[in-house]
Amino acid sequence: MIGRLNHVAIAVPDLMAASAHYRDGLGATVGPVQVLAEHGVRVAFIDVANTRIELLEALDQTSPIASFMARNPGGGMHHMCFEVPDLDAAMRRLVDAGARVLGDGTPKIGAHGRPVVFLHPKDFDGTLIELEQV
Ligand SMILES: CC[C@@H](C(=O)O)C(=O)SCCNC(=O)CCNC(=O)[C@H](O)C(C)(C)COP(=O)(O)OP(=O)(O)OC[C@H]1O[C@@H](n2cnc3c(N)ncnc32)[C@H](O)[C@@H]1OP(=O)(O)O
Ligand SMILES: [Co+2]
Repeated sequence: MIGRLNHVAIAVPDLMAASAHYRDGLGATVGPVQVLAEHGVRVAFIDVANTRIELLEALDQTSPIASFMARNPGGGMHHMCFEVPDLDAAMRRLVDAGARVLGDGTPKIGAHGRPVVFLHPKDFDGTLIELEQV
């Protein structure tokens, strides 16, 4: 069911400073900042050879990552996103297996303009997993 690792997301307190760490420290090319109000974050993507890094900054205290940032003020690994060919089939299979799809259970459009859902970290060994239909 899961395909490529589409991205690894890192929640950061300061998107510009984190972007500079990757650009100046690691020689990475940082993409443009995208504000995604529906997701409560602004993001920048870094393409690497076999996946992407997604730098995430909370837009405000109502962001779904606000509590994470309160627990991890310096930032930290936030989620992994896997590609799936059929998000509806993936959700049915996961719900049938007892996993929780977060939010109202319906996909939102993610940063790449494709539908995404999130699975509860407690159902996947303490790791927040995002699925993106590709
Ligand atoms: C840019 C768009 C899109 C893309 O296209 O790539 C994105 O990536 S948007 C990214 C931001 N959006 C989301 O993360 C949506 C899904 N997340 C959520 O709904 C919430 O973050 C959450 C997972 C429900 C957690 O919310 P929180 O307010 O932190 O709830 P709790 O404080 O009750 O935490 C519950 C429990 O889960 C642990 N937790 C929280 N976040 C993570 C995490 N990232 N990784 C692992 N574990 C996490 C938290 O520590 C609590 O555990 P206990 O303390 O042991 O109960
Ligand atoms: Co993501």
